[in-house]
Amino acid sequence: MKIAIIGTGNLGSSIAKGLISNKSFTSLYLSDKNTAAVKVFNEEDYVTVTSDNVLAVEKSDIVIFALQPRHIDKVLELVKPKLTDNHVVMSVAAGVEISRIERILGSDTNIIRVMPNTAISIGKSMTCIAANSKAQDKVEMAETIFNQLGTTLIIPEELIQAATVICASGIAFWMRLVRATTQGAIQLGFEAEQAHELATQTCYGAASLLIESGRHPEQEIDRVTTPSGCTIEGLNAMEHQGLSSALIQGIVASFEKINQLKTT
Ligand SMILES: NC(=O)C1=CN([C@@H]2O[C@H](COP(=O)(O)OP(=O)(O)OC[C@H]3O[C@@H](n4cnc5c(N)ncnc54)[C@H](O)[C@@H]3O)[C@@H](O)[C@H]2O)C=CC1
Ligand SMILES: O=C(O)[C@@H]1CCC=N1
Repeated sequence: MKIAIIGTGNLGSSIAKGLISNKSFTSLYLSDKNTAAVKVFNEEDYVTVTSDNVLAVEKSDIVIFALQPRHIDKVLELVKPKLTDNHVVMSVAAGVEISRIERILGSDTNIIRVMPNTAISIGKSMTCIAANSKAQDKVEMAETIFNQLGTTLIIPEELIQAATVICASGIAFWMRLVRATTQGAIQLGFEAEQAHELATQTCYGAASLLIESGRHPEQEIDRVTTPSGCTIEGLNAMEHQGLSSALIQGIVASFEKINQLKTT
């Protein structure tokens, strides 16, 4: 597969790292107006770092646009003359609907909206995928690429905004929970480094328990909460402060914001 990534900032470079560590391409063009962050990848086999977006498109079959929503339209306009029927255009731009891309490139272009998260750099992304009518037969290929970089779910486009909040912004939400746990551990007497390890490993264990057992979180909570014990005391104190409610409200606020971005 000949892949190009246009825009190699936080997300584009994370996708590049994931692809490079899996060697899941025949050639990879990384194009950005500022290549400093990805220059190091030039040393990898079959990887070219460039500032020439048009060249990257000409040399590739799959073009992943990892640009901010305010920049994507003009880059699509720029590369449009070089796009052929064989190209598959993938966009990770949050809030940018397929119809907006179709208005620029035409509905006879293969367009796939992909919503990964930054854990793609270590092959652990939760990636949601939705395609336009033209690209329905390319979905499997997108799934194959992103399954090497984590887990994928094919969803209708109407759910991509929600998936962005839960999976992409979700990385930040979980980080904040881990950080708060670390601060709690420091207050209880651990050194910062130890506190960080305790928090991250416990978080990893909790997620792994759910993934590997398939059990519901409340079943796992029941196994930890000794009657009259310290866990239920802590959980109830957190809920009195609105822990679940704060999380749900944050998710809804994030969703409202992304729906505003869609219209701008
Ligand atoms: N950061 C994240 O966790 C996630 C981001 N997204 C979406 O991915 C997109 C990119 O986000 P980030 O990587 O965080 O942004 P970023 O700002 O870090 O990266 C964008 C890159 O595009 C480059 N760029 C701008 N104009 C260009 C042009 N004309 N030609 C070539 N390169 C150009 C910039 O130099 C920059 O390196 C956004 O649309 C965002 O909504 C989606 C999921 C997760
Ligand atoms: O915060 C944002 O708007 C982008 C989309 C999801 C993650 N980063």
